[in-house]
Amino acid sequence: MPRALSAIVFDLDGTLIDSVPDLHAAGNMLLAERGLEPIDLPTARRFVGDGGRVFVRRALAERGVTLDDEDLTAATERFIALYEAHASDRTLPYPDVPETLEKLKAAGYRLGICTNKPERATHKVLALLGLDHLFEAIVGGDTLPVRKPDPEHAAEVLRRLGVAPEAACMVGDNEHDSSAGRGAGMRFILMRYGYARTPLEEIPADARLDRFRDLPDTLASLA
Ligand SMILES: O=C(O)COP(=O)(O)O
Ligand SMILES: [Mg+2]
Repeated sequence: MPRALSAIVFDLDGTLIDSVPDLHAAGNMLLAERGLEPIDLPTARRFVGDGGRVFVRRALAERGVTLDDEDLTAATERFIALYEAHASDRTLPYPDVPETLEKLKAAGYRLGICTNKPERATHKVLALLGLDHLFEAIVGGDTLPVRKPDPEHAAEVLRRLGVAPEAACMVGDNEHDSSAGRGAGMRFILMRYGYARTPLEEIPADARLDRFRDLPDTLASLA
């Protein structure tokens, strides 16, 4: 008999919050500062999931600009500053997310975050949306030398929660979440409404959901 689940490790962008409108706006502010034309929202959406540096590299490449490492670091720092100043202007939790997280916490689950968004911006957006009190461990894309899809990123969240992988489930929206969570020994639930770039049916998952409010029942069925 598998142990009952006692912890849930969540991805952030595309899973708990729809953050693309603010990432898109900050990206376009950066492009405008460099005299470049804006990118559209669906394009920006495809660029999310690998952290700020990769988002900036992809956005600049879309406008024909390639930077060396040092210049890309500077551009990324500028992008993150622009993003942090407007992190919740247009960002909202997906439907039923706050209520469902409260319900899961009240049911005794320990909750953690494993995101490729930089750690400071992660704390900021969670605080602005009133969700920060729910999580006992938050590991960002720049917290460790590695990040998703590396399973070590997810394993670090489990260590901080003090929970074994067999007693935990990762919940995310893309292939990196599946690789990191399953690689760390957790089960994985795919949220189908997010920002995955690969076909959803090709992402290994123990369950696939369209609505966040179905999570408690699904977790109970996996336990
Ligand atoms: O790419 C990012 O900035 C973060 O994406 P994630 O929260 O889905 O890991
Ligand atoms: Mg995501």
